[in-house]
Amino acid sequence: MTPDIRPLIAGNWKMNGTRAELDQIKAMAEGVKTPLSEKVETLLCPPATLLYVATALCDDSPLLIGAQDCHQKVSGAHTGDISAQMIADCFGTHVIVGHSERRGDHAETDHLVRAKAEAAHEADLVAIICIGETLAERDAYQTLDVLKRQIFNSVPEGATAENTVIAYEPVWAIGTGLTPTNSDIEVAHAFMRAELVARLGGEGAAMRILYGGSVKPGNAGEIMAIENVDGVLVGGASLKADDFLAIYASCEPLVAEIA
Ligand SMILES: O=C(CO)COP(=O)(O)O
Repeated sequence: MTPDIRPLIAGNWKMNGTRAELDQIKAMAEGVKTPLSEKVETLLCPPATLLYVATALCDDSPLLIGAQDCHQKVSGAHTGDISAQMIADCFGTHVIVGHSERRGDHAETDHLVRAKAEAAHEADLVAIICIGETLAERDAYQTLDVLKRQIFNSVPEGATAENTVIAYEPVWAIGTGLTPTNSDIEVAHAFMRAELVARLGGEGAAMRILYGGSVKPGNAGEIMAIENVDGVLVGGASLKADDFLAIYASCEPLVAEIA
């Protein structure tokens, strides 16, 4: 973790969750009501179909609700898409942009991801910009080059520590049970920190950089203890309130230094 940066524990439900799973959101909303919530921010990104009801369930909870994608335009003839304004209208506070599954399934480019992040900022949402290398890129020792390119192309000039979060998700670690070594995570996060500082100055120094990819209750504490890892973006393990809350609780011993 980075001293003075409030960590973020974020869950991404992807294309999972119906009304039957609302009890999990209720349990998370209740479970994060502990003194730790003053030091650790929590966020859940359910599918768009549950967004409005989820924000209502979290009305009196520190658990924030966000979406998993937005269109780069405010409104118009874009069948099947939702805008950042629509997310804000449902009381969502964050939106994930550029997840590797969007980049893969919908051929999203770095430049489109940047336009989506700008749309999020226009709507006063926090953009969680996902970056990360594929297995082929890793095997070709291109990880840091990919991260440099994605930060340069996908992070808007107007990004601040308040309106933007970076999520490093190695594509090969998502849903596989595989994670980079702690030392690989440390090197990647230190590199991203330096790139963000070079690009955004003090805002880059204070920006949260999350790790995502096969984070579970069993490894979250160890990963978040690594320098420049300011929280986690969790897929599969965020579907169950017990697992999400266990990951949240694993911040407890780490946040002592945070103001
Ligand atoms: O893609 C992810 C979060 O956005 C990570 O997914 P898993 O935690 O299931 O590996």
